[in-house]
Order: sequence, then C-alpha cells, then structure tokens
Amino acid sequence: MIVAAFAGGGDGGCSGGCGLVVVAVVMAMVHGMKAATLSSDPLVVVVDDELKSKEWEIGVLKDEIAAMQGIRIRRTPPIGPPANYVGTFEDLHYEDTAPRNKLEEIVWTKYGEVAEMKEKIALSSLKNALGNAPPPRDFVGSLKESYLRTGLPGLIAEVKKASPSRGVLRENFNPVEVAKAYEKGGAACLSVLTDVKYFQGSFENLEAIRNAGVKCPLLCKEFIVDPWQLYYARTKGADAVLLIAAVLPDIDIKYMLKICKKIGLAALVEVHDENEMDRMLAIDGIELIGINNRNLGTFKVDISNTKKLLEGERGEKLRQKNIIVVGESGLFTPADIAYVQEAGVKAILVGESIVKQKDPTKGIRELFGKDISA
Ligand SMILES: O=C(O)c1ccccc1NCC(=O)[C@H](O)[C@H](O)COP(=O)(O)O
Repeated sequence: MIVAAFAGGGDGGCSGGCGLVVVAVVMAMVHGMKAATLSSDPLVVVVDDELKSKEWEIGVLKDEIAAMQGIRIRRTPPIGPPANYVGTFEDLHYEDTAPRNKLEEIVWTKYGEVAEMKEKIALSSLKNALGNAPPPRDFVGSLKESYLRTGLPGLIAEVKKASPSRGVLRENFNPVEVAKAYEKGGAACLSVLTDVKYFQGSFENLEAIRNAGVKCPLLCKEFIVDPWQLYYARTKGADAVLLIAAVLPDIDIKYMLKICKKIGLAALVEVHDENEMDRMLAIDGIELIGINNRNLGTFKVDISNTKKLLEGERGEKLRQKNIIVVGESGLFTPADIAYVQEAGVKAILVGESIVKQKDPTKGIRELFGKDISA
C-alpha cells in the first residue's frame, strides 16, 4: 500500500486517517517550498523541481486515500512522476491511463480547466469579489416552503441544453426563457449547468438568469474538484453548489462544506450507492443529500435506486439528522414522483422531461399531473 510505505508503516494496517496525516506533512513541505520559490535564492530551480515532485506525490496520495473510501474516480490521468523525480513512488506502473468511464473523463477535463482558470483569476481576487456578488438566497428554505405549500416534493428544475447521455435536449436554447418558464410553472429552485464541454452550459447562463430577475435560488450544476470553484460560483450569483461523493473524498467534502457555510452557499451532496450514502451520513453538517438514479459510469437510469438507498436504517438516520433527500434523474411522470415521494424524498431534481417540452411551464404541470404554481 503506497500510503503505508510512504508513511514508513508498511504493516498494511494504516487507515485513511494515517494517509491524511501524510498528506498534511507533504502539504506543509510544499507550502514551505512555495515560500522559498518566491525568494531570489539561487537554488530556486532545484526547489521548483522538488515542488513539482511533491505536488505530484500529493496527487498520488489523494487518489490512494480516495480509493480507500471506495472512490474509483481518479483525479488526474496517471501520467507518472515529473522528470528528475527521486522519491518513493518511482516503481509505480502506469498502464491504466485511459479514463475508466465518462465521469472520470469529465473530472480529468475539469481539473485541467480549473488549473487554467486559477492561473487567470487568483483565489484572493475571488475572495475580494465576494462582497460585490448578488446576495445568497435560501435554497433549502425554498424547497421546504414548496413542500409545505404543495404537499409534493419541491422541484429543482434543471436548465440543461445537452448531456453526455442524451445529446442535445433542446435546440434554440434560451436559458433565461427556460428559467422564467420553470419559475412560472412553480419550480422552487433552479439547477443551471455551467459545464461547457459536456453539457453546453456556461457561467454566462448562470449570471444571465440571476441578472434577469428570476427569484428561484440557483444551484450551480458543476463538477467541483477544487475549493476555488466554490468562490467562483458564489461570485457569479450561485446560491448552491453540487458536491459529488463519487468524486470527492470525505476530507474534501468536509472542507468544502465549511467553505460553503462561510460564503453563504447551500450544498447538495450527491450519492449514487450505499457506500457513498454511508460515508455522507457519517459527516456532520449536511442538509441536503441528492440520490442520483443515473449511474454516472454507465448512464443507466433506475429510479428504484432512490428507494433502495432510503430503506431501513439509512432512511431512519436521514430522518434523525433532518436531512432533506432529493431524488435526481430519470423522473418523467406523476407515477415516478409518487414513487420517490413514497420512498421518502421531499425534493426532486429534474432536467430532461421538462426541458424537452416546447413549453416547460406545461412540462412541469404534466410531470406532477397538476398545477403546482398556485
Ligand atoms: O445527464 C447525464 O448524461 C450525465 C452524465 C454524466 C454525469 C452527469 C450527468 N447528469 C447530471 C445529472 O445528474 C442530471 O442532469 C440531473 O439529475 C437531471 O437528470 P434528468 O432529469 O434525467 O435529466
């Protein structure tokens, strides 16, 4: 086991906690080196090489910790150590270099995109810009209010032009028009895809909807891999963000939840299976858990996933913790809504079935089998 070897343990009994200590130590070293890089020391080149090596080691360790938590999504392609690497990991083999599934491909692309964005906009600038951002609105409160008003799951209606599994869902896509139609139809909140490459979304769409006076709180539907994105989303007017348990280890979820709280973002934490649900149930401070019925590896949609994850002790624990469960993906008919509501959800996230309708307001009426706007 890499972490144990690196930690000098080697007895195979090193838990995720041990790995975290190792990461903390390496990070402290990296921070020390970053400080050195800023100086005019003649050893700067050597320090730069070491810095690259240490950052690479952190990536390896993070994947190792994630794997221990059952996460199969690797953060970056396993490209091997930087040139001149001298260290603990040089014996690793890099055969499995293609993404294992679409989600992993999206995550790798996102890492690259975010790295480029971070070069252009420093975190400190984003922090300074927070004061000028449109004020955060109560995403969770809006879902609760809708549920109490209608007796039906609060609707998070998704502004989604296209998806990897279904291709283009709506030609002549006007995000503001769709958002207004959803609001008119009784949506409690909106989800706005901001990923460009795979969903043809954008942060411009999010900003445009916010600036058009739409009152529904907005979820920034993005693949978050770095805390920088949380600040960016907030400065663009998001009220909530998505944290995907299949992508983020517990330590990242905990850290990001803290940041969200600090900057006024609600967090929808998304799970797909029992392992992810159990991991999230062990974390304090989660208010919203989304159960995605779409397997993000195979794209297969099965709404019985929601029921399966809410049965027995898990359902009981969710109720005890007052967590609102959101049923996500593959919901098309009033019977589907009744099925997931019966299973215990109090909110739903719906894209395809309503965005494809000529009139999305009417699409919402058909989805629920009644007018939920009044
Ligand atoms: O929708 C996809 O094809 C997809 C592929 C890979 C990762 C995520 C994906 N979708 C994100 C979502 O979870 C859905 O957009 C959302 O739950 C709404 O689903 P639906 O009502 O089925 O459009």
